[in-house]
Parts: sequence; structure tokens; C-alpha cells
Amino acid sequence: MDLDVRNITKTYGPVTALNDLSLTIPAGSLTCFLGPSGCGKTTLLRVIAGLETADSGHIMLGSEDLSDTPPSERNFGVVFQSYSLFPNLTAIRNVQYGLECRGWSRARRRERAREMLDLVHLGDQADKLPEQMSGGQQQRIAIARALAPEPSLLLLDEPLSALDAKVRAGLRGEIRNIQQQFGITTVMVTHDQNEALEMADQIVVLRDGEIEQVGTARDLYAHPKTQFVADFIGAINLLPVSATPDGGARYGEATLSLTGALDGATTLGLRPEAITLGGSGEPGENALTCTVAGTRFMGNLQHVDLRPDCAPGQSLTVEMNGLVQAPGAGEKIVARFPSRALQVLR
Ligand SMILES: Nc1ncnc2c1ncn2[C@@H]1O[C@H](COP(=O)(O)OP(=O)(O)OP(=O)(O)O)[C@@H](O)[C@H]1O
Repeated sequence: MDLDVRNITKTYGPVTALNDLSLTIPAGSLTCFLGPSGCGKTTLLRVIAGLETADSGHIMLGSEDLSDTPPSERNFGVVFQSYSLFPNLTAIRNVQYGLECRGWSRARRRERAREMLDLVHLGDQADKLPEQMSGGQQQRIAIARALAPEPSLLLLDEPLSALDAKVRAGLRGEIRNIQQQFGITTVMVTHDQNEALEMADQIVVLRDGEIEQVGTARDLYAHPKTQFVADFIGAINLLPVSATPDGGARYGEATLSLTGALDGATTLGLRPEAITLGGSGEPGENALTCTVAGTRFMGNLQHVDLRPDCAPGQSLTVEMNGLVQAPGAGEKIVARFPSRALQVLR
């Protein structure tokens, strides 16, 4: 069943953490709440979980209004950033705990907990205490514990942010596999755009308690509507422009051709990988003569920083394959990009 967040407002004194926010989380999807610190991600997750009470609005699961249902009766699994396992209980007892509260028989509890531990590849760690396990293992136990009672919704609050990069990368894939295997509707809070891009079916970008844009990772990357989204998801060049009478965009002394209209916007976005350097180009392509300011080598990739001759004070970053010989600082070079690569941003 879809989860519907309807017109939720939540204030803390003078702070409006969520402002009349509405959203559908499709059944079986993994939806990420993404945004900078303080934008309201955790508050929204906690309102869905029932751990916070909204000032107004409703949380609907299918046709059922859960707004007044206590968290313990919502049948949602919740995993927090801090693993929050019971320190005095072994891994398997931690997983069994929620089942005990729900009245499962001893035999069923044991069987289900074993199944869940195997699912997170920790079947051989069943009798360890949390302190005897790594952070990644503890978080996998927390996930097993959340899934054990067959929740209708899985809520993950920055579940990977306390882990080191390699463990994080592994667990991303593991969570996604489990989510798809069970088809469980999942909401995950993260401030890590890569995590959201890699894992989510749907990304909800939040800003100051409101939704800035909702879409798939590809949508948001290829068609950001605002500078905020463009800048938050992936790297982008922001070009200040003004409209020309013939529907183009004036960028310094140059006129750029666009596929759409500026419609009053004054900024264009251009992804670094959409720019090519040198060559003869294609008809209709934008071409700007630039001076190379420098190159940043990152192994598989390199970023070349350019100063466009047409727009003093501006810069453009180009992303190139790390194996290709980059132009040297001070060289003159033509930067080319098709009109469809220019994104009109609000
Ligand atoms: N218990 C609280 N009391 C007062 N203000 C709160 C409380 N919880 C959250 N806020 C405020 O509400 C706003 C949203 O906070 P929230 O924790 O939801 O943001 P977030 O996007 O999850 O941030 P972070 O990524 O830093 O966790 C912030 O301005 C925060 O200071």
C-alpha cells in the first residue's frame, strides 16, 4: 500500500520544521529524503513513525489514517543512525525482542530470528553481544531486528552515516537487495547524495521544511528544476545569463543556444561531463574559447578548470577521463556543449 503524507505541518516553537508537506511514497519503493542539515528530513521520518506528533495533517497507509495510532501499533520497522541495540542482549535476542512484544511463540521467534540473521549474513554471530561486533555488523543486526516482525514499512534514519566508507558502500547494496527481495516499502533519510542516487527509486529533496523536487535519481540529475537541486545532486557549472531578443541566452559577450526558453530565469546549469574540449564540434553546438586555469587529477577522472574568454570572472569545470592527456595551464582551448545540455534553473 502507498503511504500518503498529507499536508503535514510541524513546528518547534518559532521553528517550522515541516510546512504543509504532502507526498506519496509508492508501495514497494525505496524513497530517500535528501537535503542539508536542518531541512526537516528526520522530523518527517519521525512524524511518519509516530515518534513526533504533527501540528496538522495526516499520515495515511492506503485508506487507513494512522495519524493518531501510537508508534508501537503502526507495525513499522525503524533503524536509527546509532545502532540502538540492547547492549546486554546477544544478537539473536536483540532480533527476537520485538517478536516477544508482539506475542510470537518461543519457537517461531527463534526460527524467525535465525532466518533474519542469515539474511544479513550474521548467522554465525548469533550469540555475540553488540560490543563484540563491528559497527557494520551491529547495524545489520538492527536491520534484522526491524524486519523480523514483518513490518509494513521500513524507516531508516541515516543508517549508514556512522560507518566508514567501505562498510557503507557494502551495506548500501545489502539494504537495497533486502528491500527489493521483500518488496518492502522503505523510507531512508540521508544527507549523502551518492547514497540517494545509488539506492533510491524516488528521491525527495527537502529544503527548509518544504519539498523542493521529487523524482527518480535520473530525473533529478538530468532535469533539476532549481539551482538548489542542481547543486545538491552532483557537480554542476552555474552560468549567470540574461535573455536575448531571439530566445537565446547572453553569457558575458557570448550568446548560447538553448532548447527551451529562459522564461525569466537567470541561471543555466551545465554538467561538467557534458562539455568536450577541442575538436571540430557539431553544427548548432555552443563553442566558447577558454583559457585553461588548471587541472585536478582524481585517478579515473580529472577536472579541468577553464576561464571563458567571453565572460571575464566566470569559470567552467570540465570532467574528463583520467587517462586522457589534459591541456596545460594557460593553453587556449574551445569548450563545446550541445544546447540540450543547458538546464534552465530557477
Ligand atoms: N526536538 C526539537 N526541538 C526544537 N527544534 C527541533 C527539534 N527537532 C528538530 N528541530 C528543528 O527543526 C528543524 C528540522 O530538523 P531536522 O532534525 O528534521 O532536520 P534534518 O534535515 O534531519 O537535519 P540533520 O541532517 O542535521 O539531522 C531544524 O531547524 C531543527 O533545529
